[in-house]
Amino acid sequence: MPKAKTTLAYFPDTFRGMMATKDIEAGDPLVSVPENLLITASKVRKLVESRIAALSNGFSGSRDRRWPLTEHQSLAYWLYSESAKESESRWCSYIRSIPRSFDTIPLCVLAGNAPCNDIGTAGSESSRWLMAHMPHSMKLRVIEQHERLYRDWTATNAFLKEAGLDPLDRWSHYVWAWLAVNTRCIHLGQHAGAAKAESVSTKKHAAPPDDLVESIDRTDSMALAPVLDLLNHSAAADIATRFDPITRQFVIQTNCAFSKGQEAFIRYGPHDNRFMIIEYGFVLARNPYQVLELDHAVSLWTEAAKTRLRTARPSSLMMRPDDVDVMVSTLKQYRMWGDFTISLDDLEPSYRLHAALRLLLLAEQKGMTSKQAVLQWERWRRGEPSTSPGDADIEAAIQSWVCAICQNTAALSRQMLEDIQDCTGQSRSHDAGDHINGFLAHCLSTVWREINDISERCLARIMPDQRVMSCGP
Ligand SMILES: C[S@@+](CC[C@H](N)C(=O)[O-])C[C@H]1O[C@@H](n2cnc3c(N)ncnc32)[C@H](O)[C@@H]1O
Repeated sequence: MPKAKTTLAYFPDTFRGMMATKDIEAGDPLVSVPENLLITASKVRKLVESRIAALSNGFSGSRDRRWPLTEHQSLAYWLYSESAKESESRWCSYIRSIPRSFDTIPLCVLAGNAPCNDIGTAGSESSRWLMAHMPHSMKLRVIEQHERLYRDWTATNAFLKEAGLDPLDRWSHYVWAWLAVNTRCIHLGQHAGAAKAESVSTKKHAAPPDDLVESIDRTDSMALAPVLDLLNHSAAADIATRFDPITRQFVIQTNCAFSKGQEAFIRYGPHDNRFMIIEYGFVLARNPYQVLELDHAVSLWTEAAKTRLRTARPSSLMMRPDDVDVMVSTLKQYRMWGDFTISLDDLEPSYRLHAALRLLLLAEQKGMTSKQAVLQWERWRRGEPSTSPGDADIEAAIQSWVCAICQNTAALSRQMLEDIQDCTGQSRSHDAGDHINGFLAHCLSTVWREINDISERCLARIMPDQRVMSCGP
């Protein structure tokens, strides 16, 4: 077996991670984990089924029953129950290597101390502060994540009750186990299970295990992996994973080199910093994936447009409030609704945003009904030459809309940065700031700085010669 070329170390920016103890070349294995140390859902299933069988003197019908837990649920349950008997567990040193707290992850703050299916009612001071200081898209993601967490808790408890096993009773501990799986599990791909399919089937009728069985199976796509889960993320890392059928190890191979003494990284995925905070509780100082997310701004604009048309529609305007809904439905029908962005790379509205604004602004701009606007928009989408004059007007209206939105987001991000600074800085005038992890506040500031930066740069692109005072729709 090749000798490990990495060891555990502490770094100023990334905290605990893995350091290269020798020069590592591109193509070298970085870390490998023997199959028997991978914790997978199929192993958990066999372990739990054996417990159920033991409880009912071996006459359980459980082997014929479909396993009702997802992989995430299975692994979280395993970690929850195994960590309860920490010092007696064969996995004690692994469990001790997992961080005690995940309080830089928003869900950890928002989950509260007791199970609750509505994040809005889990209203501690710090969770309210956090919700008020996250960008809208992050709020939606964390709400969705909380729903999954609560569903997993409920589904696992329903299963345990039916199986006659002890229920989950410590919410905070379950949140810890769930987040540990979320931040640390690896994706096996197809290779591992496929390589093992034969030996799994030969074990089918073996005696029930009293600990995790050695082999993984083809249904496993994720695993907890001791040691391997100590590798931190860098957007510049490049890796390949494989299951070595000879050594029966899961291997991570690096496609870039690391010098002796350097931190060795893997890449968790092409994620922006909003995603990184929600899923992993950290940000990259220079994340190459940066976009302004404008779904919420477009939705707010359509609602405002309907109100405007309802309350003060000029008699010359053919468009009615319902026409806004027709145009939104058209965009949905063409699968062109949502994912509206401006990226740092070109500071231009994405094609989806441009197309949506072209339709939404057309009717009002040109005094059309939604039907006329949709027909003209469909011609534009097909690339047909415009039959109506004034195409430049609509492009100017789009620029103007983008300009106004960038002014709003620049102002909002400045306000958020000030608030966060107030709450976490020396003056500590705000109650909630005392309870928010300082690192989480730093991560939120990074995200708001990125939003401010794209907005300001976009404004400078649209109006290079002047500080923009106001632009409009
Ligand atoms: C799979 S673990 C990696 C090992 C982890 N640092 C530890 O000490 O256990 C993933 C967690 O590591 C941290 N992490 C990973 N990459 C990081 C980075 N580039 N900067 C800061 N923290 C990072 C985050 O807390 C993340 O949730």
